[in-house]
Amino acid sequence: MPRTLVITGHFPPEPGGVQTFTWELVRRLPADRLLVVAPAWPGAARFDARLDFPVVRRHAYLLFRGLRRLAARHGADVGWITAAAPFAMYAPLVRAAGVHRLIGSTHGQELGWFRCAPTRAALRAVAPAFDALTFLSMGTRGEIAAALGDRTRLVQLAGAVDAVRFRPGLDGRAVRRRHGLGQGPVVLSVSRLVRRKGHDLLLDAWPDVVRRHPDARLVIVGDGPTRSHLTDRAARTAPGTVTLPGTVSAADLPRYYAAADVFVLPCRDTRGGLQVEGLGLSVLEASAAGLPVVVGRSGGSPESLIDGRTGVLVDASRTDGLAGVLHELLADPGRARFMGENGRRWVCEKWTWDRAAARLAALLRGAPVAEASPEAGPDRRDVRLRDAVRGVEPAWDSRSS
Ligand SMILES: Nc1nc2c(ncn2[C@@H]2O[C@H](COP(=O)(O)OP(=O)(O)O[C@H]3O[C@H](CO)[C@@H](O)[C@H](O)[C@@H]3O)[C@@H](O)[C@H]2O)c(=O)[nH]1
Repeated sequence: MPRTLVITGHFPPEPGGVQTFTWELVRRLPADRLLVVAPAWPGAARFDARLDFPVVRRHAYLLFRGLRRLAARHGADVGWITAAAPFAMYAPLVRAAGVHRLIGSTHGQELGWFRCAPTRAALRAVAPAFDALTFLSMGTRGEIAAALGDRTRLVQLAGAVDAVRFRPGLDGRAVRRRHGLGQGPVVLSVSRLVRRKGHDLLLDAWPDVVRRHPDARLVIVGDGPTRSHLTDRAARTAPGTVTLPGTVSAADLPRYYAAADVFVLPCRDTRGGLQVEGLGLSVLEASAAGLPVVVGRSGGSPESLIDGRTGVLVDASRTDGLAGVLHELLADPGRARFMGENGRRWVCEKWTWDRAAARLAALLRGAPVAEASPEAGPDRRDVRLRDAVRGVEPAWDSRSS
């Protein structure tokens, strides 16, 4: 097994999609050969102390400080840069430190980089330093391939979901009580609160849903720059029917899904297409929990569901359409249940972290890997989670428990 250096701008205990992606894959790599360089974050020391591999913490944009020395001391021969925008810029430095095989991953933000001339040129310039760049979804692949041509190899490395942690049948009553949600239907969204996730559109649509379902409640879990704006907007447009609890602990998160009847991620492209969804891990979590999902079209988001079977794909900027789809699912619990059951079955078969980790491990070894992830079907390969990290939760600081 090669000695592996992982450079990431996104690592627990900070919550977020690239953080989840990095964590679930890193914890499946052999620990005695692993060094992670990650940003400082409140509570990180306590989190790192429970891991069986070292994590070196730096200021987010100063991850490169001492990188060459660290890589040399670790004797790293392979490297993984977990988010190409902006950390692909470190690739030449990592190569110079003696890393002879380097993999980079892209998510959603790289599409914005490719759509803007200077950052596109920068990514094109460093692309040959990678043996392979991974993409999340076929929805993001086209633009990445068009921008990079044959400057590096492109291979799919999609996210996945922990279908044991997120599963049907958990008890959501404590969450309902905590937030005074009552007995009516609950619509849930979980995400970092940034504009492209579209919660402003959801709040525009919501009064129409409440008009038809007066006991319905909307819960928007997560934190971010738009939270206070959303809180004000909710108080104005649909007072008493919307809860924004902020960040919830990793331990508590599955119970929020359990408290809900429908999940929604109303994402859309923003900033003239510079901000795009890569896939949508929270959508997979909701399906794993057995919820029907309503998803806005943006980048790779259509691949996070089977439209009509596990949920409904919408143009979230058409708020009347969004309200109509939410209303239909709340009005027809049989259809909602059918979609939730299909979604659970689908993610259990297709979206496994073990399968994704096996692909990453093969890429790092230089073993042959097909460009696209295999289609659905139970995965027989078994990259086991090490016991030492099995019980470690990515984020525990909870303002809601
Ligand atoms: N515990 C906890 N987890 C949270 C919270 N808020 C968000 N999360 C977690 O953060 C993740 C959000 O991931 P995504 O829905 O995928 O969104 P993202 O942060 O924009 O992620 C980006 O990278 C992903 C991975 O490649 C992409 O799937 C996604 O589309 C996007 O490009 C999910 O695992 C979700 O459970 C919170 O308050 N508490």
